[in-house]
Amino acid sequence: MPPVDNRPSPFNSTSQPPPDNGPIECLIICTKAHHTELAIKDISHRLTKDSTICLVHNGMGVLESINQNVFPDPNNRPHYIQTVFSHGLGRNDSFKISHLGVGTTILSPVGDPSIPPTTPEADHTWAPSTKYLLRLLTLTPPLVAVAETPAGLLQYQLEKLAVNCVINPLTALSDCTNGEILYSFSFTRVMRLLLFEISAVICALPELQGIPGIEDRFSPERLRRLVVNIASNTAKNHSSMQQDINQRRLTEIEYFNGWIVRRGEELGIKCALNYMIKHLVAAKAATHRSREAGAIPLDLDNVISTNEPPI
Ligand SMILES: NC(=O)C1=CN([C@@H]2O[C@H](COP(=O)(O)OP(=O)(O)OC[C@H]3O[C@@H](n4cnc5c(N)ncnc54)[C@H](OP(=O)(O)O)[C@@H]3O)[C@@H](O)[C@H]2O)C=CC1
Ligand SMILES: CC(C)(CO)C(=O)C(=O)O
Repeated sequence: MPPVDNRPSPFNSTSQPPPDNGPIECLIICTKAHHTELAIKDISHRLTKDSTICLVHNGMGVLESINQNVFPDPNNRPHYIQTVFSHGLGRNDSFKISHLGVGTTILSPVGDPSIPPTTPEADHTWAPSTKYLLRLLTLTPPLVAVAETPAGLLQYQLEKLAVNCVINPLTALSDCTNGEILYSFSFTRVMRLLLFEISAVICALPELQGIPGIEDRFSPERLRRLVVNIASNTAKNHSSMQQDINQRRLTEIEYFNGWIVRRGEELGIKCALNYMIKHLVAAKAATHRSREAGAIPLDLDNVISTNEPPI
């Protein structure tokens, strides 16, 4: 039986649950990257500088937009925990989720942005809600959760980003499974060229400077091996982007290749291939939209125009 956490909550506990408009102490947000800001904005009046938000999404750049657009005042911002989540989940129905593949949950509280992530943060600087949520998640066996330093988490996030920047758009554009991108010379060429740009941007990121071994960990060859391993281990799966395109949902491309392009621009590194891939995915989504809009039978030739006022 999993261990039961009998420790009292660090917060004022009452026998009544807090009202629906009361302050939220701990919040876990597991929406797509492009929905996260809006999901938080909707309940931002209930979040205080004592709250902790745990963000579970793929891609990069979400936290920065939440800070800029939802909590612009650094003195009144909630605390955050960021994650890299590698379990496989599938939705059967509303509120019915299947655990399809066991992975891990790597967690790290987000440090003060003025302190480089390479500086270890002392545990006592974490807010009570952050400590509580971190302890709760790491003591939940099915999550296989481990806590990392901000610098450690950032490196796992960037590895996952590199994987998502290759597998997701290639499978979405070619409408194939993750494994199918492994057995074609053409896919291999595209993969290598994308990874050259991705590696150059990651290795130049100011937030990674000073961490030993970055050039090796994020070399194009190491990233390629990472992509190939994950594509083989999930060979029969359809990537989330392939599913999003086919189900006519917004994709996370802006937070994958889009982020690489934007950070590359800041660093003076041109990422023409990632730019192209991002636009090919957007174009595929736009083609679906216009085809389906065109499929609505509107016979404009036979529309009779009258000067009569509308009834
Ligand atoms: N699924 C997986 O196996 C994995 C997913 N991830 C990442 O996790 C993130 C979430 O993925 P996934 O769970 O698959 O995504 P889904 O789209 O399946 O689920 C997202 C959920 O967010 C809800 N939502 C959307 N907008 C809002 C809002 N404004 N307020 C409240 N709730 C909202 C949706 O509600 P509704 O049902 O009403 O639409 C839905 O239940 C993504 O970044 C994904 O890449 C990472 C690793 C594995
Ligand atoms: C790792 C991968 C590519 C697995 O499908 C994924 O994270 C996704 O589909 O978004």
